[in-house]
Amino acid sequence: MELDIRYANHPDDTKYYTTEELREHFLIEDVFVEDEISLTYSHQDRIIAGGVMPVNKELQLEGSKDLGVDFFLQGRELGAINIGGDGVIVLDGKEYEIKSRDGLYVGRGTKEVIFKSADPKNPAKFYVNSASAHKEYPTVQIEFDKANPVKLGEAETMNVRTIYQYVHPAVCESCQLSMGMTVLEPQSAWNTMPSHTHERRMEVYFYFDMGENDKVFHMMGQPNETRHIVMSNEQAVISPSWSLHSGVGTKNYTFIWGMCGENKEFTDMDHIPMNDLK
Ligand SMILES: O=C(O)C(=O)C[C@H](O)C(=O)CO
Ligand SMILES: [Zn+2]
Repeated sequence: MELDIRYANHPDDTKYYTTEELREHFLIEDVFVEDEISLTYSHQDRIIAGGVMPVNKELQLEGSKDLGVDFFLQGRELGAINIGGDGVIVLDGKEYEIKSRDGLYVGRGTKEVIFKSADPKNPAKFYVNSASAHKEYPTVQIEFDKANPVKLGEAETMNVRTIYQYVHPAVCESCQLSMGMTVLEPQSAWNTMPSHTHERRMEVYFYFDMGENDKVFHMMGQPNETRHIVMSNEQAVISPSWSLHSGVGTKNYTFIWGMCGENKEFTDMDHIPMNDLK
């Protein structure tokens, strides 16, 4: 199992990146590859983000030289949300049925993690985030209706959306991972505007539920040096702790966010006054 390694970036360097360099460092282009585990390892807080798409075979997470361990979750925890057809995750022999939009938190120490689809014609697509973990917390199945919904935004500002918190203190324990899914209503295009940073945590956004010609302009950079990355359906983007992360779509969309770092306080954000954006 090969990991796509991304090193960490300093904001003073990043402001000189070309479009191509920004994409090379921060964009995760191919999240879902049929019958593959496709993972990116970022040195920003050592998060791993990516997709697992079992179609005609089962897929198993493995340890590797990059992780320096015998099995993947020896020193890590993992969150998974299924955005495809119904699937199953088998943890040390125990099966968890993960239907579309359901999630699973998997605690450190779980040796065998196997992903399966219920129907190869409508394969499961497990989007996963993993962070290093100091302690074993219990595995928790998080069906969509168990996620904590938070409604935000106004029609006038084109940002009516519901944030479903999956891996969040209101739902389950975790060491440092937070994870959830934000669903924008039709005619809403903006997420997180006014924008924010949180130097205490890095974040990865994974955009989906988009048509072939829909795009999200994902904003990043320091508030006075903003840049954008044009995102297509089922692509993810790494946001360093110093970077704002916000997007506007040509149509409404859904995204999964995952964070790790110093704390798990979802509301611990430094909001950026609109007039400070450059
Ligand atoms: O729509 C939003 O606003 C979000 O989903 C915000 C992200 O969850 C986030 O950036 C949390 O820090
Ligand atoms: Zn954030």
